[in-house]
Amino acid sequence: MAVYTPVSTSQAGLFLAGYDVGGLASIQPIAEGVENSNFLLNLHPTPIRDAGTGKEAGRLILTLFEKRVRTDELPWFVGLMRHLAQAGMAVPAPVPNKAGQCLGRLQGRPALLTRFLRGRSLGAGAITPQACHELGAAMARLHVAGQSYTPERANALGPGSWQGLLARCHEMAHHQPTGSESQAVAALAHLAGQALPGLLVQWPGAASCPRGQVHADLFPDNVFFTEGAEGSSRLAGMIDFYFACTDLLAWDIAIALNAWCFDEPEGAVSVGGRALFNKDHAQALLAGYQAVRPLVAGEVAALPVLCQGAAMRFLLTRLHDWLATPPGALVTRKSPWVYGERLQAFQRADVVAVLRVLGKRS
Ligand SMILES: Nc1ncnc2c1ncn2[C@@H]1O[C@H](COP(=O)(O)OP(=O)(O)O)[C@@H](O)[C@H]1O
Ligand SMILES: N[C@@H](CCOP(=O)(O)O)C(=O)O
Repeated sequence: MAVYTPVSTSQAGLFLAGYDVGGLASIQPIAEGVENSNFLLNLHPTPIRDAGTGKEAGRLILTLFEKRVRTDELPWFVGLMRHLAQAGMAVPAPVPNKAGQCLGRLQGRPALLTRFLRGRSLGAGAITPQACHELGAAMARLHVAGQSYTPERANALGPGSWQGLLARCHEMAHHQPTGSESQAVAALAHLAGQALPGLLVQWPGAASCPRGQVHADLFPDNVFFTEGAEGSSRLAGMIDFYFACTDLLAWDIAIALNAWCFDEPEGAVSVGGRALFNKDHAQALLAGYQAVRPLVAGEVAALPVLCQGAAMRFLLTRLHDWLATPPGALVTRKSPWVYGERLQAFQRADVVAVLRVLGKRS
């Protein structure tokens, strides 16, 4: 699911009349995603041209922003996507209305039209080293292009937020009925609580790791691929910039090493397993990245701590959402335990050693 606010064909048609994009042929709600309401708009008869390919772009994405994204921060996100699109990156380019404004209102919500990106995200089991290499290179290009976008947005889910998130998890866990799930929740919260102080002490600063604009949620579901020659996957686009912020560039790498470089199925709910770090994926991801932007020594040294921190971030937000979302809700809850295991994996000496070696290789 993610359509929290319905939009009828006539409402969308009226909204589109304010844009120079042609008329509305049809509107389809998009089931994927969790944060906002998204719709695919099919246009006729004079579709706008795609900036990258020059081909007719007969489809647009309409996003209505729900509670999680702060309205006063929307111009920052829109500005970043515009900036990256103008730099030639395959990201959802915001479409301005006839008055030159990108942000409008529909159904009482802030609304944005963006260009449709072709391709599909890679499902579990379909991630290859070659896809990781492409991801690394595209991420580095994003970081380089982002350097000339100067407004800043703080990372609301960085280390400064973790203590508070964990406290809220403890508070909610306190009201859970006792049972095997509450034991698993307590074990995970304990693991996070043990790792947190050390992580905060070791956290690197901008003196050793360059800062800039980061996507901060480059998970496989936010990266589109098309099929290239001989069945290979070519990266076709990156979406969902609503966690983007200004932070250490290597934060994005650490998130991707968590999200793309383990062999467990992402949805698994497991406690006490041993996460299987995929060295080939990590090597390809880092090589792809460094082909565009080589890491500095401070980043290589900080990679294990940053990877533990990224695991902590997703452990905590998922645990928070797990406890806050009733089991019967329409949104599928994501497993926080997977990230407990990944946090432990990035604490292991063998994985730390591999990261140090891979980080140095350009
Ligand atoms: N620019 C785009 N081009 C093509 N599909 C898109 C685009 N933006 C969003 N989508 C579709 O909408 C879905 C949800 O988008 P996403 O930004 O991840 O939503 P949310 O912010 O709610 O998590 C994606 O999985 C994709 O199918
Ligand atoms: N990637 C995050 C959740 C954010 O969901 P998205 O649909 O907005 O990408 C996670 O996996 O926990």
